[in-house]
Amino acid sequence: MPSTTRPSFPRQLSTTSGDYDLSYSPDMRRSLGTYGLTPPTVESYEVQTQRCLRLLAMKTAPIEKFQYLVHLKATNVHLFYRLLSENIKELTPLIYTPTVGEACVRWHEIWTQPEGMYLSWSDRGNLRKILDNWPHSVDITVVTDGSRILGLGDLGVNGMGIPVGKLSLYTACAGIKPDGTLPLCLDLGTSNKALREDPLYMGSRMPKVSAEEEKEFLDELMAALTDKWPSIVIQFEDFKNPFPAIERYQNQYTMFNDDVQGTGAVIVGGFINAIKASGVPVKDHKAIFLGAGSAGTGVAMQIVEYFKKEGLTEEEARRKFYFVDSNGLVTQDRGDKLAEHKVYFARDDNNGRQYQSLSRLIDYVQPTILMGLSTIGGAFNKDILQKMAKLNDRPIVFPLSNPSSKSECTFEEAVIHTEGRCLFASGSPFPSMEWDGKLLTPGQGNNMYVFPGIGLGAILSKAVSITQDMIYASAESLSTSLNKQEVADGWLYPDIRRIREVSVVVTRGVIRASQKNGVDRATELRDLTDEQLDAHIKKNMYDPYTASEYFGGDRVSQLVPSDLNSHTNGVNGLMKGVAQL
Ligand SMILES: NC(=O)C1=CN([C@@H]2O[C@H](COP(=O)(O)OP(=O)(O)OC[C@H]3O[C@@H](n4cnc5c(N)ncnc54)[C@H](OP(=O)(O)O)[C@@H]3O)[C@@H](O)[C@H]2O)C=CC1
Ligand SMILES: CC(=O)C(=O)O
Ligand SMILES: [Mg+2]
Repeated sequence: MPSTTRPSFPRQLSTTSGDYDLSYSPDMRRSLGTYGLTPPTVESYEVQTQRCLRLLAMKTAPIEKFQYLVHLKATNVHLFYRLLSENIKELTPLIYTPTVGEACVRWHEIWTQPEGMYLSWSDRGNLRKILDNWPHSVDITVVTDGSRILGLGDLGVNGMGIPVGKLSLYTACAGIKPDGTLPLCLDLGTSNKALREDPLYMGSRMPKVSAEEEKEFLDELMAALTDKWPSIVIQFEDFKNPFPAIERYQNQYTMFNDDVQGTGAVIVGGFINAIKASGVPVKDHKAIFLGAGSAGTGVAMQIVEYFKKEGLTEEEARRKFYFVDSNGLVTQDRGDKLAEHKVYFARDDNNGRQYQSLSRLIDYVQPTILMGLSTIGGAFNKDILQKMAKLNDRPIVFPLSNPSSKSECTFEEAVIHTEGRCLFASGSPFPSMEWDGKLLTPGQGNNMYVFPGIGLGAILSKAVSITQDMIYASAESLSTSLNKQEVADGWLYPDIRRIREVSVVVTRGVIRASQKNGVDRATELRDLTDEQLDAHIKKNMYDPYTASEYFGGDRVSQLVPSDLNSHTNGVNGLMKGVAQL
Protein backbone atom coordinates (compact mmCIF):
# COMPACT_ATOMS: atom_id res chain seq x y z
CA MET A 1 0.00 0.00 0.00
CA PRO A 2 1.41 3.39 -0.93
CA SER A 3 1.90 5.65 2.07
CA THR A 4 -0.60 8.47 2.43
CA THR A 5 1.54 10.50 4.81
CA ARG A 6 2.96 13.65 3.29
CA PRO A 7 6.64 13.05 2.59
CA SER A 8 8.97 15.44 4.36
CA PHE A 9 10.60 17.98 2.09
CA PRO A 10 13.68 16.53 0.40
CA ARG A 11 16.59 17.74 2.44
CA GLN A 12 18.78 18.62 -0.51
CA LEU A 13 16.23 21.13 -1.80
CA SER A 14 16.60 23.19 1.34
CA THR A 15 18.82 26.09 0.40
CA THR A 16 19.76 26.49 4.04
CA SER A 17 21.28 23.04 4.23
CA GLY A 18 24.31 23.64 6.37
CA ASP A 19 23.23 20.94 8.81
CA TYR A 20 26.12 18.62 8.09
CA ASP A 21 28.83 21.22 8.36
CA LEU A 22 31.88 19.73 10.01
CA SER A 23 32.48 22.89 12.03
CA TYR A 24 29.57 22.07 14.32
CA SER A 25 30.48 21.04 17.85
CA PRO A 26 29.21 17.71 19.22
CA ASP A 27 26.55 19.61 21.20
CA MET A 28 25.34 21.38 18.09
CA ARG A 29 25.19 18.07 16.23
CA ARG A 30 23.13 16.59 19.06
CA SER A 31 20.68 19.47 18.93
CA LEU A 32 20.38 19.16 15.13
CA GLY A 33 19.98 15.40 15.39
CA THR A 34 22.99 14.89 13.14
CA TYR A 35 25.37 13.50 15.76
CA GLY A 36 26.96 10.35 14.33
CA LEU A 37 25.89 11.16 10.78
CA THR A 38 29.10 13.03 9.97
CA PRO A 39 32.72 12.01 10.52
CA PRO A 40 33.72 12.67 14.14
CA THR A 41 36.21 15.45 13.40
CA VAL A 42 35.36 19.04 14.19
CA GLU A 43 36.84 21.10 11.38
CA SER A 44 37.00 24.82 10.69
CA TYR A 45 35.60 26.22 7.46
CA GLU A 46 39.18 26.85 6.41
CA VAL A 47 40.07 23.16 6.48
CA GLN A 48 36.84 22.20 4.76
CA THR A 49 37.57 24.76 2.06
CA GLN A 50 40.93 23.15 1.38
CA ARG A 51 39.18 19.80 0.81
CA CYS A 52 36.78 21.44 -1.64
CA LEU A 53 39.63 23.01 -3.57
CA ARG A 54 41.44 19.68 -3.78
CA LEU A 55 38.29 18.01 -5.03
CA LEU A 56 37.84 20.71 -7.66
CA ALA A 57 41.46 20.44 -8.75
CA MET A 58 41.04 16.67 -9.22
CA LYS A 59 38.35 17.24 -11.85
CA THR A 60 39.53 18.24 -15.28
CA ALA A 61 36.45 19.22 -17.30
CA PRO A 62 34.69 22.49 -16.30
CA ILE A 63 31.32 20.68 -16.39
CA GLU A 64 32.58 18.19 -13.77
CA LYS A 65 33.63 21.08 -11.56
CA PHE A 66 30.19 22.62 -12.13
CA GLN A 67 28.53 19.38 -11.02
CA TYR A 68 30.67 19.17 -7.91
CA LEU A 69 29.72 22.75 -7.00
CA VAL A 70 26.01 21.95 -7.47
CA HIS A 71 26.46 19.06 -5.08
CA LEU A 72 28.33 21.19 -2.56
CA LYS A 73 25.66 23.88 -2.60
CA ALA A 74 22.95 21.30 -2.01
CA THR A 75 24.75 19.64 0.87
CA ASN A 76 26.52 22.55 2.60
CA VAL A 77 25.29 25.90 1.40
CA HIS A 78 27.44 28.05 3.73
CA LEU A 79 30.61 26.27 2.77
CA PHE A 80 29.66 26.69 -0.90
CA TYR A 81 29.22 30.44 -0.47
CA ARG A 82 32.36 30.79 1.55
CA LEU A 83 34.32 28.97 -1.12
CA LEU A 84 32.67 31.11 -3.82
CA SER A 85 33.29 34.38 -1.98
CA GLU A 86 36.96 33.59 -1.44
CA ASN A 87 37.49 32.44 -5.04
CA ILE A 88 34.94 34.52 -6.91
CA LYS A 89 37.18 35.21 -9.90
CA GLU A 90 38.08 31.56 -10.40
CA LEU A 91 34.70 30.01 -9.57
CA THR A 92 32.32 32.41 -11.30
CA PRO A 93 33.25 31.03 -14.75
CA LEU A 94 32.28 27.59 -13.41
CA ILE A 95 28.88 28.40 -11.94
CA TYR A 96 28.03 31.13 -14.46
CA THR A 97 29.16 32.00 -17.99
CA PRO A 98 30.78 30.21 -19.76
CA THR A 99 30.30 26.82 -18.02
CA VAL A 100 26.62 27.39 -17.22
CA GLY A 101 26.10 27.53 -21.00
CA GLU A 102 27.34 23.97 -21.39
CA ALA A 103 25.37 22.94 -18.31
CA CYS A 104 22.15 24.28 -19.85
CA VAL A 105 22.79 22.58 -23.18
CA ARG A 106 23.25 19.31 -21.27
CA TRP A 107 20.84 19.94 -18.37
CA HIS A 108 18.62 16.99 -19.34
CA GLU A 109 21.69 14.72 -19.18
CA ILE A 110 23.32 16.02 -16.01
CA TRP A 111 20.34 16.94 -13.81
CA THR A 112 20.44 15.27 -10.40
CA GLN A 113 18.43 17.33 -7.92
CA PRO A 114 15.77 20.01 -7.59
CA GLU A 115 17.13 23.54 -7.24
CA GLY A 116 14.15 25.70 -8.11
CA MET A 117 10.54 25.61 -9.31
CA TYR A 118 9.17 24.60 -12.70
CA LEU A 119 5.74 25.89 -13.71
CA SER A 120 4.12 24.38 -16.78
CA TRP A 121 1.54 25.52 -19.28
CA SER A 122 -0.72 22.76 -17.94
CA ASP A 123 -0.43 24.33 -14.45
CA ARG A 124 -2.26 27.52 -15.45
CA GLY A 125 -5.12 28.29 -13.10
CA ASN A 126 -3.15 26.71 -10.24
CA LEU A 127 0.04 28.75 -10.12
CA ARG A 128 -0.71 30.44 -6.81
CA LYS A 129 -1.41 27.09 -5.15
CA ILE A 130 1.76 25.51 -6.52
CA LEU A 131 3.88 28.34 -5.10
CA ASP A 132 2.81 27.13 -1.64
CA ASN A 133 5.07 24.13 -2.21
CA TRP A 134 8.15 26.33 -2.01
CA PRO A 135 9.47 25.92 1.52
CA HIS A 136 10.95 29.40 2.09
CA SER A 137 9.89 33.02 2.15
CA VAL A 138 11.20 34.59 -1.05
CA ASP A 139 12.80 38.03 -1.47
CA ILE A 140 13.78 37.67 -5.11
CA THR A 141 13.14 35.36 -8.03
CA VAL A 142 14.85 35.04 -11.40
CA VAL A 143 12.44 33.73 -14.00
CA THR A 144 13.10 32.46 -17.51
CA ASP A 145 11.07 30.68 -20.15
CA GLY A 146 14.32 29.26 -21.53
CA SER A 147 13.66 30.72 -24.98
CA ARG A 148 17.02 32.54 -25.45
CA ILE A 149 19.61 31.07 -23.11
CA LEU A 150 22.80 33.15 -23.47
CA GLY A 151 23.58 33.00 -27.20
CA LEU A 152 22.60 29.32 -27.35
CA GLY A 153 19.00 29.66 -28.50
CA ASP A 154 15.84 28.07 -27.13
CA LEU A 155 16.72 25.42 -24.54
CA GLY A 156 13.28 25.03 -22.94
CA VAL A 157 13.44 23.92 -19.30
CA ASN A 158 17.15 23.22 -19.68
CA GLY A 159 17.36 26.98 -19.16
CA MET A 160 16.91 26.45 -15.40
CA GLY A 161 20.70 26.66 -15.04
CA ILE A 162 20.52 30.40 -15.67
CA PRO A 163 18.18 31.39 -12.78
CA VAL A 164 20.14 29.05 -10.50
CA GLY A 165 23.48 30.61 -11.53
CA LYS A 166 22.24 34.21 -11.38
CA LEU A 167 20.76 33.70 -7.92
CA SER A 168 23.98 32.14 -6.64
CA LEU A 169 25.63 35.39 -7.71
CA TYR A 170 22.93 37.42 -5.95
CA THR A 171 23.99 35.67 -2.75
CA ALA A 172 27.73 35.70 -3.35
CA CYS A 173 27.93 39.25 -4.71
CA ALA A 174 25.21 41.11 -2.80
CA GLY A 175 24.56 38.89 0.19
CA ILE A 176 20.93 38.12 -0.47
CA LYS A 177 20.30 35.21 1.85
CA PRO A 178 20.24 31.88 0.00
CA ASP A 179 16.81 30.86 1.23
CA GLY A 180 15.37 34.19 0.04
CA THR A 181 16.04 33.26 -3.59
CA LEU A 182 13.77 31.34 -5.96
CA PRO A 183 15.03 30.05 -9.33
CA LEU A 184 11.98 29.77 -11.58
CA CYS A 185 11.73 28.13 -14.98
CA LEU A 186 8.59 28.30 -17.08
CA ASP A 187 7.77 25.20 -19.08
CA LEU A 188 5.78 26.67 -21.94
CA GLY A 189 7.02 24.34 -24.67
CA THR A 190 10.11 24.84 -26.77
CA SER A 191 10.88 25.58 -30.40
CA ASN A 192 13.91 23.30 -30.04
CA LYS A 193 12.77 20.19 -31.90
CA ALA A 194 15.89 18.18 -31.08
CA LEU A 195 15.30 18.67 -27.37
CA ARG A 196 11.59 17.88 -27.66
CA GLU A 197 12.52 14.59 -29.27
CA ASP A 198 15.30 13.73 -26.83
CA PRO A 199 14.13 10.96 -24.49
CA LEU A 200 15.92 12.62 -21.56
CA TYR A 201 14.33 16.06 -22.04
CA MET A 202 12.44 17.00 -18.87
CA GLY A 203 9.97 19.63 -20.10
CA SER A 204 6.67 19.49 -21.98
CA ARG A 205 7.20 18.06 -25.45
CA MET A 206 5.17 20.65 -27.27
CA PRO A 207 6.07 23.60 -29.47
CA LYS A 208 6.37 26.93 -27.66
CA VAL A 209 3.01 28.49 -26.84
CA SER A 210 2.03 31.67 -28.72
CA ALA A 211 3.00 35.15 -27.52
CA GLU A 212 -0.62 35.80 -26.53
CA GLU A 213 -0.77 32.57 -24.51
CA GLU A 214 2.52 33.38 -22.81
CA LYS A 215 1.18 36.81 -21.89
CA GLU A 216 -1.85 35.24 -20.17
CA PHE A 217 0.41 32.83 -18.31
CA LEU A 218 2.71 35.65 -17.18
CA ASP A 219 -0.25 37.73 -15.99
CA GLU A 220 -1.30 34.86 -13.73
CA LEU A 221 2.29 34.26 -12.59
CA MET A 222 2.96 37.89 -11.65
CA ALA A 223 -0.26 38.09 -9.65
CA ALA A 224 0.47 34.74 -7.96
CA LEU A 225 4.05 35.65 -7.00
CA THR A 226 3.08 38.98 -5.45
CA ASP A 227 0.09 37.48 -3.68
CA LYS A 228 2.31 34.84 -2.10
CA TRP A 229 5.26 37.18 -1.34
CA PRO A 230 4.02 40.81 -1.44
CA SER A 231 7.50 42.42 -1.50
CA ILE A 232 9.06 40.02 -4.01
CA VAL A 233 11.50 41.38 -6.62
CA ILE A 234 11.09 39.65 -9.98
CA GLN A 235 13.96 39.53 -12.46
CA PHE A 236 13.14 38.44 -16.01
CA GLU A 237 16.00 36.64 -17.73
CA ASP A 238 16.74 35.24 -21.16
CA PHE A 239 13.34 35.64 -22.78
CA LYS A 240 13.51 35.69 -26.57
CA ASN A 241 11.15 38.66 -26.72
CA PRO A 242 11.30 40.48 -23.40
CA PHE A 243 9.77 43.80 -24.41
CA PRO A 244 6.03 43.11 -23.92
CA ALA A 245 6.60 41.99 -20.30
CA ILE A 246 8.69 45.07 -19.45
CA GLU A 247 6.04 47.39 -20.84
CA ARG A 248 3.22 45.50 -19.18
CA TYR A 249 4.63 44.99 -15.70
CA GLN A 250 7.28 47.59 -14.94
CA ASN A 251 4.93 50.08 -13.26
CA GLN A 252 2.72 47.47 -11.63
CA TYR A 253 5.27 45.12 -10.05
CA THR A 254 8.78 45.30 -8.60
CA MET A 255 10.39 43.82 -11.69
CA PHE A 256 13.14 44.41 -14.22
CA ASN A 257 14.61 42.62 -17.19
CA ASP A 258 18.26 41.88 -16.73
CA ASP A 259 19.14 41.43 -20.41
CA VAL A 260 17.68 44.76 -21.48
CA GLN A 261 18.04 46.95 -18.38
CA GLY A 262 20.81 45.21 -16.39
CA THR A 263 23.01 44.80 -19.46
CA GLY A 264 22.34 48.39 -20.49
CA ALA A 265 23.45 49.55 -17.06
CA VAL A 266 26.58 47.44 -16.83
CA ILE A 267 27.77 48.46 -20.25
CA VAL A 268 27.18 52.15 -19.54
CA GLY A 269 29.12 51.68 -16.29
CA GLY A 270 32.24 50.53 -18.18
CA PHE A 271 31.51 52.69 -21.20
CA ILE A 272 31.70 55.92 -19.19
CA ASN A 273 35.26 54.93 -18.25
CA ALA A 274 36.08 53.86 -21.82
CA ILE A 275 34.89 57.19 -23.23
CA LYS A 276 37.11 59.04 -20.76
CA ALA A 277 40.09 56.82 -21.62
CA SER A 278 39.55 57.19 -25.38
CA GLY A 279 40.38 60.90 -25.22
CA VAL A 280 37.64 61.57 -27.81
CA PRO A 281 34.87 64.02 -26.80
CA VAL A 282 31.40 62.48 -26.47
CA LYS A 283 30.07 64.48 -29.42
CA ASP A 284 32.61 62.85 -31.77
CA HIS A 285 31.82 59.22 -31.02
CA LYS A 286 29.96 56.89 -33.37
CA ALA A 287 28.93 53.33 -32.58
CA ILE A 288 28.27 50.24 -34.65
CA PHE A 289 26.28 47.53 -32.87
CA LEU A 290 26.41 44.03 -34.32
CA GLY A 291 23.16 42.57 -33.02
CA ALA A 292 19.92 44.54 -32.71
CA GLY A 293 18.14 42.29 -30.23
CA SER A 294 17.00 42.89 -26.69
CA ALA A 295 20.47 43.29 -25.24
CA GLY A 296 21.86 45.44 -28.09
CA THR A 297 19.01 47.93 -28.12
CA GLY A 298 18.82 47.84 -24.30
CA VAL A 299 22.47 48.86 -24.10
CA ALA A 300 22.04 51.60 -26.72
CA MET A 301 19.01 53.05 -24.91
CA GLN A 302 21.03 53.40 -21.70
CA ILE A 303 23.94 54.95 -23.61
CA VAL A 304 21.50 57.48 -25.10
CA GLU A 305 20.67 58.47 -21.50
CA TYR A 306 24.38 58.89 -20.77
CA PHE A 307 24.97 60.96 -23.94
CA LYS A 308 22.05 63.20 -22.97
CA LYS A 309 23.54 63.75 -19.51
CA GLU A 310 26.76 64.74 -21.31
CA GLY A 311 24.92 67.52 -23.15
CA LEU A 312 23.71 65.95 -26.39
CA THR A 313 20.09 66.29 -27.47
CA GLU A 314 18.16 63.02 -27.71
CA GLU A 315 18.21 63.30 -31.50
CA GLU A 316 22.00 63.82 -31.56
CA ALA A 317 22.44 60.87 -29.21
CA ARG A 318 20.16 58.53 -31.18
CA ARG A 319 21.92 59.27 -34.45
CA LYS A 320 25.24 58.04 -33.11
CA PHE A 321 24.09 54.42 -33.43
CA TYR A 322 24.25 52.12 -36.45
CA PHE A 323 22.65 48.73 -35.83
CA VAL A 324 23.33 45.58 -37.82
CA ASP A 325 21.06 42.55 -37.53
CA SER A 326 20.91 39.28 -39.49
CA ASN A 327 19.73 41.28 -42.56
CA GLY A 328 22.45 43.94 -42.46
CA LEU A 329 22.31 47.62 -41.48
CA VAL A 330 18.98 48.43 -39.87
CA THR A 331 17.43 51.12 -42.06
CA GLN A 332 13.95 52.49 -42.56
CA ASP A 333 13.96 51.65 -46.27
CA ARG A 334 15.25 48.09 -46.09
CA GLY A 335 12.00 46.59 -47.26
CA ASP A 336 11.30 44.27 -44.31
CA LYS A 337 9.00 45.05 -41.39
CA LEU A 338 11.29 46.05 -38.54
CA ALA A 339 10.59 44.69 -35.05
CA GLU A 340 9.31 47.51 -32.86
CA HIS A 341 12.46 47.73 -30.71
CA LYS A 342 14.62 48.42 -33.80
CA VAL A 343 12.56 51.26 -35.26
CA TYR A 344 13.94 53.95 -32.92
CA PHE A 345 17.49 53.31 -34.17
CA ALA A 346 16.71 52.59 -37.86
CA ARG A 347 18.77 54.85 -40.13
CA ASP A 348 17.18 57.14 -42.70
CA ASP A 349 20.42 58.68 -43.98
CA ASN A 350 21.80 55.75 -45.96
CA ASN A 351 20.72 57.18 -49.34
CA GLY A 352 19.26 53.88 -50.42
CA ARG A 353 22.50 51.99 -49.79
CA GLN A 354 22.16 48.76 -47.85
CA TYR A 355 25.11 47.32 -45.97
CA GLN A 356 25.28 43.55 -45.54
CA SER A 357 28.97 43.47 -44.69
CA LEU A 358 30.27 44.75 -41.35
CA SER A 359 33.60 45.57 -42.96
CA ARG A 360 32.01 47.85 -45.58
CA LEU A 361 29.83 49.48 -42.94
CA ILE A 362 32.91 50.32 -40.88
CA ASP A 363 34.42 52.05 -43.94
CA TYR A 364 31.20 54.05 -44.34
CA VAL A 365 30.55 54.97 -40.69
CA GLN A 366 34.13 55.24 -39.38
CA PRO A 367 33.06 54.30 -35.85
CA THR A 368 34.93 54.85 -32.60
CA ILE A 369 32.93 52.10 -30.88
CA LEU A 370 32.17 48.50 -31.88
CA MET A 371 29.74 46.49 -29.76
CA GLY A 372 28.87 42.83 -30.26
CA LEU A 373 25.56 41.43 -29.02
CA SER A 374 24.92 39.20 -32.01
CA THR A 375 25.64 35.65 -30.74
CA ILE A 376 28.06 35.30 -33.68
CA GLY A 377 31.36 33.99 -32.31
CA GLY A 378 34.40 35.38 -34.16
CA ALA A 379 32.44 38.08 -36.06
CA PHE A 380 35.07 40.68 -35.13
CA ASN A 381 37.81 39.12 -37.24
CA LYS A 382 41.30 40.37 -37.98
CA ASP A 383 40.13 42.67 -40.80
CA ILE A 384 37.44 44.28 -38.62
CA LEU A 385 39.75 44.78 -35.65
CA GLN A 386 42.54 46.19 -37.81
CA LYS A 387 40.10 48.67 -39.36
CA MET A 388 39.05 49.80 -35.88
CA ALA A 389 42.72 50.22 -34.94
CA LYS A 390 43.44 52.23 -38.08
CA LEU A 391 40.52 54.58 -37.44
CA ASN A 392 41.18 55.16 -33.74
CA ASP A 393 44.04 55.62 -31.27
CA ARG A 394 41.95 53.82 -28.64
CA PRO A 395 39.15 51.88 -30.36
CA ILE A 396 36.36 50.79 -28.02
CA VAL A 397 35.68 47.10 -28.72
CA PHE A 398 33.10 45.29 -26.59
CA PRO A 399 32.35 41.70 -27.79
CA LEU A 400 29.58 40.99 -25.32
CA SER A 401 27.90 37.79 -26.51
CA ASN A 402 27.95 34.76 -24.20
CA PRO A 403 29.21 32.16 -23.61
CA SER A 404 32.87 32.49 -24.71
CA SER A 405 32.28 30.46 -27.89
CA LYS A 406 29.81 33.14 -29.01
CA SER A 407 32.06 36.09 -28.18
CA GLU A 408 32.61 38.23 -31.28
CA CYS A 409 36.37 38.04 -30.57
CA THR A 410 38.72 37.00 -27.81
CA PHE A 411 40.81 39.42 -25.76
CA GLU A 412 43.97 38.06 -27.35
CA GLU A 413 42.65 38.69 -30.87
CA ALA A 414 41.56 42.22 -29.94
CA VAL A 415 44.93 43.04 -28.38
CA ILE A 416 46.98 41.62 -31.24
CA HIS A 417 44.98 43.18 -34.06
CA THR A 418 44.75 46.61 -32.43
CA GLU A 419 48.40 46.50 -31.30
CA GLY A 420 47.36 46.59 -27.66
CA ARG A 421 45.42 49.85 -28.02
CA CYS A 422 41.82 48.69 -27.69
CA LEU A 423 39.55 49.54 -24.77
CA PHE A 424 38.03 46.12 -24.26
CA ALA A 425 35.24 44.40 -22.35
CA SER A 426 33.68 41.02 -23.07
CA GLY A 427 30.58 39.29 -21.71
CA SER A 428 32.47 36.16 -20.61
CA PRO A 429 35.87 36.27 -18.93
CA PHE A 430 39.16 36.05 -20.81
CA PRO A 431 42.60 35.73 -19.23
CA SER A 432 45.04 38.63 -18.89
CA MET A 433 47.92 38.72 -21.35
CA GLU A 434 51.26 40.38 -21.85
CA TRP A 435 51.72 42.91 -24.60
CA ASP A 436 54.81 44.98 -25.16
CA GLY A 437 56.12 44.12 -21.71
CA LYS A 438 52.87 45.11 -19.99
CA LEU A 439 50.23 42.92 -18.40
CA LEU A 440 46.86 43.79 -19.96
CA THR A 441 43.66 42.77 -18.17
CA PRO A 442 40.33 42.60 -20.01
CA GLY A 443 37.18 44.14 -18.58
CA GLN A 444 34.19 41.87 -18.11
CA GLY A 445 31.09 43.73 -19.28
CA ASN A 446 28.63 41.34 -17.73
CA ASN A 447 25.42 42.28 -15.98
CA MET A 448 26.69 40.39 -12.90
CA TYR A 449 28.29 43.70 -11.83
CA VAL A 450 24.90 45.37 -11.44
CA PHE A 451 21.98 42.97 -11.08
CA PRO A 452 22.95 41.94 -7.51
CA GLY A 453 22.92 45.60 -6.43
CA ILE A 454 19.72 46.40 -8.34
CA GLY A 455 18.03 43.47 -6.62
CA LEU A 456 19.35 44.24 -3.13
CA GLY A 457 18.54 47.93 -3.57
CA ALA A 458 14.96 47.10 -4.54
CA ILE A 459 14.61 44.67 -1.63
CA LEU A 460 16.01 46.99 1.04
CA SER A 461 14.16 50.09 -0.17
CA LYS A 462 11.01 47.93 -0.51
CA ALA A 463 10.52 49.60 -3.88
CA VAL A 464 7.05 49.28 -5.39
CA SER A 465 8.61 49.37 -8.85
CA ILE A 466 12.07 49.54 -10.42
CA THR A 467 12.41 52.82 -12.26
CA GLN A 468 14.71 53.88 -15.09
CA ASP A 469 16.48 56.19 -12.60
CA MET A 470 17.24 53.18 -10.37
CA ILE A 471 18.70 51.29 -13.33
CA TYR A 472 20.74 54.27 -14.46
CA ALA A 473 21.95 54.86 -10.89
CA SER A 474 23.38 51.34 -10.87
CA ALA A 475 25.44 52.22 -13.96
CA GLU A 476 26.72 55.51 -12.57
CA SER A 477 27.53 53.92 -9.21
CA LEU A 478 29.42 51.12 -10.92
CA SER A 479 31.48 53.60 -12.94
CA THR A 480 32.58 55.33 -9.71
CA SER A 481 33.40 52.15 -7.84
CA LEU A 482 36.94 51.63 -9.20
CA ASN A 483 39.73 52.19 -6.71
CA LYS A 484 42.81 54.31 -7.39
CA GLN A 485 44.91 51.37 -8.56
CA GLU A 486 42.23 50.15 -10.98
CA VAL A 487 41.89 53.65 -12.42
CA ALA A 488 45.68 53.98 -12.69
CA ASP A 489 45.86 50.63 -14.50
CA GLY A 490 43.25 51.80 -17.01
CA TRP A 491 40.61 49.26 -16.02
CA LEU A 492 37.04 49.83 -17.16
CA TYR A 493 35.45 47.69 -14.45
CA PRO A 494 36.53 47.06 -10.88
CA ASP A 495 38.26 43.85 -9.88
CA ILE A 496 35.61 41.17 -9.56
CA ARG A 497 37.24 40.10 -6.29
CA ARG A 498 35.87 43.35 -4.79
CA ILE A 499 32.34 42.61 -5.96
CA ARG A 500 30.76 42.73 -2.49
CA GLU A 501 32.17 46.23 -1.89
CA VAL A 502 31.06 47.26 -5.38
CA SER A 503 27.58 45.87 -4.74
CA VAL A 504 27.27 48.07 -1.64
CA VAL A 505 28.00 51.16 -3.78
CA VAL A 506 25.55 50.02 -6.48
CA THR A 507 22.89 49.18 -3.89
CA ARG A 508 23.23 52.58 -2.27
CA GLY A 509 22.82 54.30 -5.66
CA VAL A 510 19.72 52.23 -6.41
CA ILE A 511 18.16 52.98 -3.00
CA ARG A 512 18.84 56.72 -3.36
CA ALA A 513 17.21 56.72 -6.81
CA SER A 514 14.17 54.86 -5.43
CA GLN A 515 13.88 57.60 -2.80
CA LYS A 516 14.22 60.35 -5.40
CA ASN A 517 11.44 58.73 -7.42
CA GLY A 518 9.28 58.15 -4.33
CA VAL A 519 8.86 54.41 -5.03
CA ASP A 520 10.51 53.36 -1.75
CA ARG A 521 8.40 51.94 1.06
CA ALA A 522 11.31 51.70 3.55
CA THR A 523 10.97 55.46 4.19
CA GLU A 524 13.04 55.20 7.40
CA LEU A 525 16.13 54.90 5.16
CA ARG A 526 15.60 58.36 3.69
CA ASP A 527 17.18 60.23 6.61
CA LEU A 528 20.32 58.08 6.76
CA THR A 529 23.64 59.56 5.69
CA ASP A 530 25.52 57.63 2.99
CA GLU A 531 27.76 56.11 5.66
CA GLN A 532 24.75 55.04 7.69
CA LEU A 533 23.06 53.64 4.60
CA ASP A 534 26.19 51.64 3.70
CA ALA A 535 26.26 50.24 7.24
CA HIS A 536 22.58 49.29 6.93
CA ILE A 537 23.23 47.56 3.59
CA LYS A 538 26.20 45.61 4.96
CA LYS A 539 24.28 44.59 8.07
CA ASN A 540 21.60 43.07 5.88
CA MET A 541 23.97 41.07 3.70
CA TYR A 542 24.16 37.34 4.31
CA ASP A 543 27.66 36.40 5.36
CA PRO A 544 28.72 32.78 4.89
CA TYR A 545 31.45 33.28 7.49
CA THR A 546 28.94 33.89 10.26
CA ALA A 547 26.30 31.68 8.72
CA SER A 548 26.12 29.21 11.56
CA GLU A 549 25.47 32.09 13.97
CA TYR A 550 22.75 33.11 11.52
CA PHE A 551 21.18 29.74 12.24
CA GLY A 552 22.00 29.92 15.95
CA GLY A 553 24.96 27.57 15.62
CA ASP A 554 28.28 27.45 17.43
CA ARG A 555 30.87 26.96 14.73
CA VAL A 556 34.42 26.53 15.95
CA SER A 557 37.26 28.50 14.54
CA GLN A 558 40.45 26.60 14.00
CA LEU A 559 43.75 27.35 12.35
CA VAL A 560 44.53 25.71 9.03
CA PRO A 561 47.20 23.06 9.62
CA SER A 562 50.30 24.15 7.70
CA ASP A 563 50.69 20.79 5.94
CA LEU A 564 47.28 21.33 4.33
CA ASN A 565 48.31 24.73 3.09
CA SER A 566 51.50 23.38 1.64
CA HIS A 567 50.08 20.72 -0.63
CA THR A 568 46.78 22.17 -1.58
CA ASN A 569 46.39 22.79 -5.26
CA GLY A 570 44.31 25.84 -4.50
CA VAL A 571 42.40 27.16 -7.44
CA ASN A 572 45.37 26.98 -9.79
CA GLY A 573 44.30 25.32 -12.95
CA LEU A 574 40.58 25.82 -12.39
CA MET A 575 40.39 28.20 -15.30
CA LYS A 576 42.03 25.64 -17.56
CA GLY A 577 39.60 24.81 -20.30
CA VAL A 578 36.94 27.24 -19.11
CA ALA A 579 37.64 29.95 -21.67
CA GLN A 580 37.18 27.60 -24.62
CA LEU A 581 33.52 26.92 -23.89
N1 LIG B 1 27.42 40.69 -21.52
C1 LIG B 1 26.24 40.61 -20.97
O1 LIG B 1 26.04 40.94 -19.79
C2 LIG B 1 25.10 40.14 -21.78
C3 LIG B 1 25.27 39.50 -22.96
N2 LIG B 1 24.20 39.08 -23.69
C4 LIG B 1 24.47 38.32 -24.90
O2 LIG B 1 24.07 39.05 -26.02
C5 LIG B 1 23.70 38.15 -27.04
C6 LIG B 1 22.40 38.61 -27.66
O3 LIG B 1 21.37 38.61 -26.71
P1 LIG B 1 19.92 39.21 -27.08
O4 LIG B 1 20.05 40.56 -27.65
O5 LIG B 1 19.06 39.07 -25.91
O6 LIG B 1 19.48 38.19 -28.20
P2 LIG B 1 18.49 38.43 -29.41
O7 LIG B 1 18.18 37.12 -29.97
O8 LIG B 1 17.38 39.33 -28.96
O9 LIG B 1 19.37 39.29 -30.45
C7 LIG B 1 20.38 38.78 -31.26
C8 LIG B 1 20.64 39.79 -32.35
O10 LIG B 1 21.75 39.35 -33.15
C9 LIG B 1 21.37 39.46 -34.50
N3 LIG B 1 22.10 38.53 -35.36
C10 LIG B 1 21.96 37.18 -35.47
N4 LIG B 1 22.78 36.70 -36.42
C11 LIG B 1 23.45 37.78 -36.91
C12 LIG B 1 24.42 37.94 -37.94
N5 LIG B 1 24.87 36.90 -38.63
N6 LIG B 1 24.88 39.17 -38.20
C13 LIG B 1 24.42 40.23 -37.50
N7 LIG B 1 23.49 40.16 -36.51
C14 LIG B 1 23.02 38.93 -36.24
C15 LIG B 1 19.88 39.15 -34.52
O11 LIG B 1 19.33 39.60 -35.76
P3 LIG B 1 17.75 39.55 -36.05
O12 LIG B 1 17.16 40.63 -35.20
O13 LIG B 1 17.68 39.84 -37.51
O14 LIG B 1 17.29 38.18 -35.67
C16 LIG B 1 19.45 39.96 -33.30
O15 LIG B 1 19.26 41.31 -33.63
C17 LIG B 1 23.66 36.76 -26.41
O16 LIG B 1 24.81 36.05 -26.78
C18 LIG B 1 23.69 37.04 -24.94
O17 LIG B 1 24.38 36.02 -24.24
C19 LIG B 1 22.92 39.32 -23.30
C20 LIG B 1 22.68 39.94 -22.11
C21 LIG B 1 23.75 40.33 -21.23
C1 LIG C 1 24.80 37.59 -19.16
C2 LIG C 1 23.47 37.39 -19.67
O1 LIG C 1 22.50 37.76 -19.02
C3 LIG C 1 23.28 36.80 -20.96
O2 LIG C 1 24.25 36.51 -21.65
O3 LIG C 1 22.12 36.59 -21.32
MG1 LIG D 1 20.71 36.91 -19.74
